[in-house]
Amino acid sequence: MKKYVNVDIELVKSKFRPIEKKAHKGIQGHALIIGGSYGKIGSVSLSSKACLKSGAGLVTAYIPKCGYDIIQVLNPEVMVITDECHDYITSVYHNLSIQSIGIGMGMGVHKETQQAFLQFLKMNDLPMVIDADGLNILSENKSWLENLASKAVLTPHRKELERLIGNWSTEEEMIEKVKSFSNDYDIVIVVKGAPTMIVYKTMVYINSTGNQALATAGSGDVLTGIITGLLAQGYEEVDASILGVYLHGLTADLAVPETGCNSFTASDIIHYLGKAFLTLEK
Ligand SMILES: NC(=O)C1=CN([C@@H]2O[C@H](COP(=O)(O)OP(=O)(O)OC[C@H]3O[C@@H](n4cnc5c(N)ncnc54)[C@H](O)[C@@H]3O)[C@@H](O)[C@H]2O)[C@@H](O)CC1
Ligand SMILES: Nc1ncnc2c1ncn2[C@@H]1O[C@H](COP(=O)(O)OP(=O)(O)O)[C@@H](O)[C@H]1O
Ligand SMILES: [Mg+2]
Repeated sequence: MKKYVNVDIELVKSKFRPIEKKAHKGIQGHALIIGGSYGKIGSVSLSSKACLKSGAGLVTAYIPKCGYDIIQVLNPEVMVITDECHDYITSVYHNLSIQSIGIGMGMGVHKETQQAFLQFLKMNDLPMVIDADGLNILSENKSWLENLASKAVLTPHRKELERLIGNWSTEEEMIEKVKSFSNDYDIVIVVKGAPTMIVYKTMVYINSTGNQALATAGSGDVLTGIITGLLAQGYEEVDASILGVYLHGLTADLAVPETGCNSFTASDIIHYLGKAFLTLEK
């Protein structure tokens, strides 16, 4: 058996399902994006927009009150529920019928947010992506990992990964540690970087798209939105991660001849998503 699987166009095409002619927004899935805090509402704006632009039928953002006007104005297609608290999240109760959740972007690690996150983990076993401060809270409270839903997708960059699993001396050692981590908790790990890899138990998928233009604020927040949007449409967790990481990277490959690396922003990832999806339909 090959050691690592290369995530190329053929693999991604084999997993991609074009939207059906008779689809409606109810079939395309409802995703919930939870995150944000005072000064970091942009992360949720990027994530929820990317989620919609990946094909989710409906997207709701759960944010602290300070972000209400911001999200409504920036993303009129996104619905909004606000926490009791103005500046940060203190609970994540809702009565929506949803198919997937993305949580953690810009959320902060306030004590009350940490408790809300723990309650959230105990009450949810839907397909979900955990990013940024969701990962940082888990790193501070490792016993909470036991509460993760089966096949939850964790999307750490290298620093967040180190906080979760400790450091490593070689790339091989890191991959072995991530495989054990995935196996111990039955979770999917998207190790972000150049290249990004997707690890589930013994399987390691190495992405083939993307470039240094992606080294820009909010780039990971957009990736979480994309994967959450694919999960809402019923893609299985590993497939959603493979597809999401590939398309995210492809936006930068398609954009750079036009934008250059320096001027590429996370909003450009969202802008080029349509062109990236089109390459799968050829
Ligand atoms: N507009 C917004 O509202 C934004 C909000 N953001 C939020 O801000 C919070 C903090 O996120 P950060 O990621 O900056 O904070 P972290 O403290 O988790 O990570 C930053 C550190 O990690 C290092 N790092 C990042 N990627 C690395 C890699 N591939 N290899 C090695 N080291 C790496 C950086 O050099 C830096 O030292 C998160 O909640 C995030 O979602 C950011 O996404 C930026 C945009
Ligand atoms: N040099 C690079 N080459 C390819 N991809 C990169 C590079 N730098 C960053 N990325 C990608 O950009 C994203 C950065 O995510 P993250 O660090 O979480 O950003 P943020 O928290 O600001 O949203 C990841 O998907 C990562 O793989
Ligand atoms: Mg991030």
